[in-house]
Amino acid sequence: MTIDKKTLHVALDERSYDIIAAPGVLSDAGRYFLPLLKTKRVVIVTDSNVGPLYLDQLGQSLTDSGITYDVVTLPAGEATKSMAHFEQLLEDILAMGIERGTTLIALGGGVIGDITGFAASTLLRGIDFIQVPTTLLSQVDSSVGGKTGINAKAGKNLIGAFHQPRLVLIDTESLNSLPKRELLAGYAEVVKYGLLGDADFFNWLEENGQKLIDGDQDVRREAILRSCAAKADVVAQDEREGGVRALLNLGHTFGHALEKECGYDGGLLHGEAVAIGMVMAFEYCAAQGLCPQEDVVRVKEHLLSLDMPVDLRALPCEDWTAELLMKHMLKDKKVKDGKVMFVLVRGIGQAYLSRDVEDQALKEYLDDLLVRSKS
Ligand SMILES: NC(=O)c1ccc[n+]([C@@H]2O[C@H](COP(=O)([O-])OP(=O)(O)OC[C@H]3O[C@@H](n4cnc5c(N)ncnc54)[C@H](O)[C@@H]3O)[C@@H](O)[C@H]2O)c1
Ligand SMILES: O=C(O)C(=O)C[C@@H](O)[C@H](O)[C@H](O)COP(=O)(O)O
Ligand SMILES: [Zn+2]
Repeated sequence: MTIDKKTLHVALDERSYDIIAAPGVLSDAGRYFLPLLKTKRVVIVTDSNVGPLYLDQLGQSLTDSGITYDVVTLPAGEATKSMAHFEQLLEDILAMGIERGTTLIALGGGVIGDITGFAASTLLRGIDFIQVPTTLLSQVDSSVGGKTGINAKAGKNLIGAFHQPRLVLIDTESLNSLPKRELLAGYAEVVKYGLLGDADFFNWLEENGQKLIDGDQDVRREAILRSCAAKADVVAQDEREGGVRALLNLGHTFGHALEKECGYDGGLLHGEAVAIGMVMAFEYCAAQGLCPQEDVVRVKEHLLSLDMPVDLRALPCEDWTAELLMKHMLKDKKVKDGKVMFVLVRGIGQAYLSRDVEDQALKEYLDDLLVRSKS
């Protein structure tokens, strides 16, 4: 399947919005924003890496459309998704004298999108925001779907709100300045769509993944549009994760536990944790006879061919144990009556949800993994 249009739609009744993905659209941002704004005043939230690269371009296009703006710049990195930074962000934006008609613009990766969206959900009891994602991860995943939030001491994304953006504007050219490690981390979420429900997409990625990483603009755009289309479809069916949306968590129950264990200081990126977590989900399922071993091999070989982490040898923290990871998993938002909701697989493209993972079976798998990781 080739997607050649540049606009997708997320169908959510009065909360519906477009996703526009094309090279160079940042220079036209003002024109895209204007019909959506309640007042011609916005606040741009960005980070210390992205601001110097893209603020001038975005600012110029807003000015050309008669839109005035203020800017808040946060430190780059996952540690910014914290209560302290969130509080400061709210205070800084309020000090600018916003109104209910003011729109926040999230210019950056998933960290900026998540914290800005959460700020928009709470300021003056809720104002609009627009996503301008600049990492591969944020262009294929975090900018779409309205999950916003920050991390807590107890774990990843435990404080937040569902708050949909008014528009997702993706300039595919912004990936040209993204460091390779960040590109690969984002690629994990691309692979996720293939693994959870679209085996053809995974086949396509096996052929085209290297080209995407090497900078092929057509391949990048197609991967972004196919990923966004997959996510938009799931979100339209289940905005608040009552059911099918939880499939987008493939690899995340393990991944978030690893992130919590390693800390949010950049040692282990979210996408890296997801890559390892997806391999763990496949390995666990194969160990239980639920999924063919050949599929585990294919997944690992594809990730390894691109130099992505696939096992816990890559972890920047060494003191993890099965018990610790299982304790972190119990903090997941989908836990019910003490049972963790897992995304399991019958094979590539065939994910399903289950609370029937026995503690003993999981512990045996993790203990075995620990031994393999230290050997
Ligand atoms: N809300 C959701 O649905 C959802 C989905 C997936 C992930 N997430 C969250 O997203 C976060 C990860 O997002 P991320 O991977 O984008 O990380 P990030 O926002 O930290 O960005 C990664 C790094 O790249 C830099 N950067 C961003 N764009 C750049 C560009 N164009 N050129 C050069 N440098 C650039 C940033 O400054 C940062 O240092 C995690 O907190 C994760 O939990 C949320
Ligand atoms: O949009 C979703 O739904 C996802 O699960 C996308 C994930 O890639 C993302 O990391 C999300 O933030 C995880 O959500 P959480 O509810 O498990 O915190
Ligand atoms: Zn994710």
